[in-house]
Amino acid sequence: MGWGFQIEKPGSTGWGNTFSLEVGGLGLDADGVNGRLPVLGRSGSGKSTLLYLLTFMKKPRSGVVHWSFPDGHQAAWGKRGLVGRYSTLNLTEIRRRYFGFAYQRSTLTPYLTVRENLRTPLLLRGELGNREIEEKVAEGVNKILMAGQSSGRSRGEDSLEKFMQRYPNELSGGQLQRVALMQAMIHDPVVLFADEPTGSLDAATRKEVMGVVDQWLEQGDRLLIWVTHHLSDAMDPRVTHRIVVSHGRCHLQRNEGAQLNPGKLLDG
Ligand SMILES: Nc1ncnc2c1ncn2[C@@H]1O[C@H](COP(=O)(O)OP(=O)(O)OP(=O)(O)O)[C@@H](O)[C@H]1O
Repeated sequence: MGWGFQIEKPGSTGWGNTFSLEVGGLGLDADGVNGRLPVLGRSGSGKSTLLYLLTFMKKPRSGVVHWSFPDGHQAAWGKRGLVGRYSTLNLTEIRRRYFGFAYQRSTLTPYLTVRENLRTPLLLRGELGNREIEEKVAEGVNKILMAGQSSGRSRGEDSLEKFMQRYPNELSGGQLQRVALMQAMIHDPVVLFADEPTGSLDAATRKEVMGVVDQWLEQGDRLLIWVTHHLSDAMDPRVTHRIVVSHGRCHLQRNEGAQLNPGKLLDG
């Protein structure tokens, strides 16, 4: 195996007595899935819960989640947290350099402006000077705001500078989603996790925003794991596999369009 994740058998996670998800045996070679892995399933099936587990935010009840990264570093996550004997990284390093998250409930900090929210992951990564950080933030905002412009929409009189001074509660749902996605990827993580990252966007803007993610993926040794309800994502010819969450279990399926039952997987 090159790099990717593997969950030991038996493996499970859940919320109290109300929800349990079997995850044992789930795993993948990131090179083998062409850098993109959609997660599909009905509303409430456990897709977000699976993402929390894979990002080391929620502990498994049993089993261990093993990640190996393209640079050879390893990390393992069990019921007591990080498993020291299998990990060459600590949690802070993993979160600052290897993982990026854009979750359904906005990951933006409400009392920081768009600029400050986007600066934070770059500051935490600690590799760039102030000027380079400013340039990256402006470039990032430009990329995501340009998405949507070519489809005839305008951001009105707002200049880039004014937009960067806004607070999250001064953004539309679609703008919020785009800034949150940029925040999750601005520090160039190895794995980008996104929970319905384009749910509030119209089809044209969605395509353009996903184009920004595609550019990030093109540099290689990157993996996008994203929850989606869009049939077009699941059927994308570049997608070789998908995770389907159903009836308390997770399955890694090959992307063979005929097997997909949209009514079962994509509603909600
Ligand atoms: N913090 C929590 N505390 C208790 N139960 C939770 C919590 N978060 C989620 N759940 C429960 O776990 C189950 C799975 O939820 P989850 O959010 O993972 O589903 P989902 O597939 O992402 O749903 P959706 O597509 O609607 O976002 C649901 O029954 C939900 O009510």
